[in-house]
Amino acid sequence: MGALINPSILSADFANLERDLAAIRGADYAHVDVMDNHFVPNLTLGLPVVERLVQVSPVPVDAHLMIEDPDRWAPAFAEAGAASVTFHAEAASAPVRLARELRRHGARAGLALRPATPVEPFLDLLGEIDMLLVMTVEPGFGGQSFIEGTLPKIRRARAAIDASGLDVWVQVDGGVSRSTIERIADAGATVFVAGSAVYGADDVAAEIDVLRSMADGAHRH
Ligand SMILES: O=C(CO)[C@@H](O)[C@H](O)COP(=O)(O)O
Ligand SMILES: [Co+2]
Repeated sequence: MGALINPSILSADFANLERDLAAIRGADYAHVDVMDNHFVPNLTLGLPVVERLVQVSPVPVDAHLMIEDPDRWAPAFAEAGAASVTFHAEAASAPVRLARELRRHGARAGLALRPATPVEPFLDLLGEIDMLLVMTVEPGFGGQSFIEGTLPKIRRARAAIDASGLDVWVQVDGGVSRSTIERIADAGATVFVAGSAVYGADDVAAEIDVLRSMADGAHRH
């Protein structure tokens, strides 16, 4: 599978989300950051807005739920038509039950880890998920700088997934840009969320292509 580029609309213009979604029609998914001001110290948008974004987005929606009690709230995002729904391991009470419910609603199930959360306790759950999201900044805000110390975790996650033979995608989110994407791809990620790097570019469509080809061109060691 080639690299997937999922621009984060957290860096879009919230008064012009339909226009800014149209600008990323060449991307793979639209990454939508849902924050509740409890799991993270920021508040963005919720289910009613995501329902409409799913309807107008030219690409499937990748919902990243930075919320408490995802067991209660996440399934509704799958029912709303988000193609991928990712919840945080630190917040979920019953991650397997939740992942199964998301899949039952037809969504890909994603499990996210904060930068300081190790991957090893979750490796036994790989068969229950479609994607592992390794956060490469502390969740809550766009425009932060990439945490280099997360690279070994990406590498360990990739090695474990390869060893398992399962087709679990490794997504990275936070500080992805031209200056970091090759190292992240080299560590084994294949799905790249980029907010400020894409929406801050003069030519949004061209930036998506540049990031994708840099990731595809990076050598895995
Ligand atoms: O989930 C988050 C932040 O918590 C992200 O999806 C950000 O939106 C990424 O922004 P950049 O680091 O790419 O600017
Ligand atoms: Co995100």
